[in-house]
Amino acid sequence: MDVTTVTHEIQPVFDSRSRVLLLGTMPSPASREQGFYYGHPQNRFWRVIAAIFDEPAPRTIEEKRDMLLHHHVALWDVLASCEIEGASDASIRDAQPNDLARIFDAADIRAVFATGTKAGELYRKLIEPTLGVPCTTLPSTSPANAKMKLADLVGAYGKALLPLLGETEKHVLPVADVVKLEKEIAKSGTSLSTLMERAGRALAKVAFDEAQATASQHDPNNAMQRQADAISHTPHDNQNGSTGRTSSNSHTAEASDPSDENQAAPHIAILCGSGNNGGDGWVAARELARAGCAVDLVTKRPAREISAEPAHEQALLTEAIASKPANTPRAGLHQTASSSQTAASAPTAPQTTATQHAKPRAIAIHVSPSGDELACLFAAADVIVDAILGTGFSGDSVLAPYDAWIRLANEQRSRGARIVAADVPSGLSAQTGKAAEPCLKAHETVTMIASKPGLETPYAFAFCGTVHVAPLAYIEPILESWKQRETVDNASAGNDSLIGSSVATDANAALEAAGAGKPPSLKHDAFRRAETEDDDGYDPYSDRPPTPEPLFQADPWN
Ligand SMILES: NC(=O)C1=CN([C@@H]2O[C@H](COP(=O)(O)OP(=O)(O)OC[C@H]3O[C@@H](n4cnc5c(N)ncnc54)[C@H](O)[C@@H]3O)[C@@H](O)[C@H]2O)[C@@H](O)CC1
Ligand SMILES: [K+]
Repeated sequence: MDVTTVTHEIQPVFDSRSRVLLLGTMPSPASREQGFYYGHPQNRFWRVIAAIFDEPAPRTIEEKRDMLLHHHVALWDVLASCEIEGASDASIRDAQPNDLARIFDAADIRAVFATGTKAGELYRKLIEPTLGVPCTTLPSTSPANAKMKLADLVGAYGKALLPLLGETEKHVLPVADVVKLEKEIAKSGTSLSTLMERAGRALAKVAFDEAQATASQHDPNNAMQRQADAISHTPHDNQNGSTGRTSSNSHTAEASDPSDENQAAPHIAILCGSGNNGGDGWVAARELARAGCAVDLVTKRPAREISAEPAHEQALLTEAIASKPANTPRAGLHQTASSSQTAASAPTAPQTTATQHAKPRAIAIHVSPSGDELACLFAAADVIVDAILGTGFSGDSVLAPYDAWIRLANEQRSRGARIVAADVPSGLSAQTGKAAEPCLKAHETVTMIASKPGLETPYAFAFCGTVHVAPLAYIEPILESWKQRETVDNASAGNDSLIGSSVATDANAALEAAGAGKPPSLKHDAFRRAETEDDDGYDPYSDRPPTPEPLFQADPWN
């Protein structure tokens, strides 16, 4: 192979919030062509990073960058230039290091990791003597290190990185601010439709994990274990192509073979409203079908009659790959055929009855099914996904037909079905936490962009179950700019009070709780006592010992 002189031309990923730095040697030809790190489809780097944060694998460069920044991981390479044969690290000659000072100057980097032996060696030789910061070598995610399994890589990276990164900042934002954020993200180039795709993928991942957990309770050797990789880690979206059951993706070496007849495919019923919450469900249907699930999608209206955008656009995409038309609820089949028989393969002919042994489609769409039909679908479902109503819901009661859908889903829950809600359980006000009649009771809620006040009330758990925040985009810089703008506005208006607190981050919530009367500084100073704070004479931060409290009150009669 020819020796080429390569100069590093991809910008490092970092900002002031970065806490660990990952370094490779030099982008491979595939990465250079793509213009971003670890671009070779067989390289497991992005799957490993997504798995340690329990998020769907990022697909675009923007998603990859956002995921790293959101979790405070900086990424670059040891070398600025070198001579190299193809992607062979062993052939590297005349290596010139990158100047890491620009990252260390900007961020409080707590540890440096090399993503392979050669990167570690080069770092120790070319960078450590001047920088003085040691580096730990992690196993390579490259296909050349095929002997290392994905699970072992995830274990090694998780053990190294997670203790240093800690929790990401949790934001609880009013619904109006989330809408404002969506618009700002869209203005900066990520369309609302793309955000919805990310929302649907995050929803699908949690639903799939739920189904997998349920199945493994029944059968620890279930083939679904292997299918998990398909939903978490498939790198390319195949919107216009076929569903996962018919397209085996060459990039998911460790994914299941969707044509394996012995696999017990999970059954997922997805309830979609006609607003954008429903749009998350339409996207999730594609993702779940691609991962080998048998999906029954329930909607009040066919895709063409949905007016909310981007839900309409996403529904049309899903409809284009779904089976047509679903005359008989698939669940009807499950009363006579075992789920493993029916769910393992993808059909081409329309299905009518169980006795014809027609194979099920990946996605069956049911428009306004009757109560009996819905009960039948639910009876076959391992997981029910609630994408009926989200932040756009209002009122004290849920109107038909959604009220009946919610009641039936809650009944099925009491028979053992698991329920995953998109953004907020249908019937719960995302803003106030008030539950309408009826209100869906989820085991898991995947809330988009940030948590909302209604999900944080003391009794919200009864409806939300475990809340997962799907970030969808890196929002920290936007929130920071809002805070700065508000500080400037307050200062110019001579307003001495706290920021209007549309952004309820932990830090300013703590300030609010302390009743601070000064304009907030962007950095919360834990040692500064608020002037208005009650003072009972003892300052816990002072060196003065407290006056001991009497063990008993003096007897007033004595
Ligand atoms: N706008 C976007 O780009 C994104 C939106 N997302 C999703 O979009 C949702 C918000 O979407 P929308 O603003 O369209 O609102 P929703 O889809 O939450 O609700 C609107 C729908 O609910 C119906 N509705 C309202 N009150 C009702 C009641 N009492 N009984 C029965 N039906 C009622 C309305 O008729 C309308 O069809 C979020 O919760 C989130 O799931 C996410 O996908 C992220 C991206
Ligand atoms: K919902």
